[in-house]
Amino acid sequence: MKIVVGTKNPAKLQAVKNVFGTEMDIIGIKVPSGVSEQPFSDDETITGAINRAKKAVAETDRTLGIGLEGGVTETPFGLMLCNWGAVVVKGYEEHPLIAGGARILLPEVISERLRQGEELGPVMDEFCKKENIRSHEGAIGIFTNGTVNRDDMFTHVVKMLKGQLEYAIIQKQIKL
Ligand SMILES: O=P(O)(O)OP(=O)(O)OP(=O)(O)OC[C@H]1O[C@@H](n2cnc3c(O)ncnc32)[C@H](O)[C@@H]1O
Ligand SMILES: [Mg+2]
Repeated sequence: MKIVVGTKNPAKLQAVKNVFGTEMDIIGIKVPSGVSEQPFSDDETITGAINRAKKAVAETDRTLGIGLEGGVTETPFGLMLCNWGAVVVKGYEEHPLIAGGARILLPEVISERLRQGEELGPVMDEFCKKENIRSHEGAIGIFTNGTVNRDDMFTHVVKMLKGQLEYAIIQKQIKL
């Protein structure tokens, strides 16, 4: 089975390799998410993940397309990090499977800047005086003191995608 992931981000690609194994044929291609650079709700983040998965499958001859999308969502407690994943099987594009990642509240100094229209990636780099945090530990890694990094968080999401896919195959909802 050949897999295509709709990203070149190493943290996201590592998550897929962690779950499907390094011997699996996995490639990453850059695809548009079709949503804002900084998704601002669960709905928008889910849509980004599904769009990436569909696009990845449409642009290649691969059976499985995976989309992973990071965003934030407003809650009564403040702005939360949210992350979503989707898997699409060629021929079953209208039935994506989705799964969500762990969430934490962002510090208000960061949230305020996002509400003003800035993007989390560059804001994090400036805040931590580091480069390309989004491709490494991610905001979730910084604010959990390295306990759960971005690849760990997405690994859990991809595990749930794989499990749901297996269930759909067992139930004969999807034939590979
Ligand atoms: O190359 P792609 O796949 O687009 O990967 P990305 O790192 O840009 O990730 P997303 O587009 O999924 O994330 C949407 C925005 O949120 C930022 N972001 C999301 N999660 C983050 C994290 O954990 N740490 C830093 N920035 C993050 C990211 O830089 C984008 O501005
Ligand atoms: Mg992006």
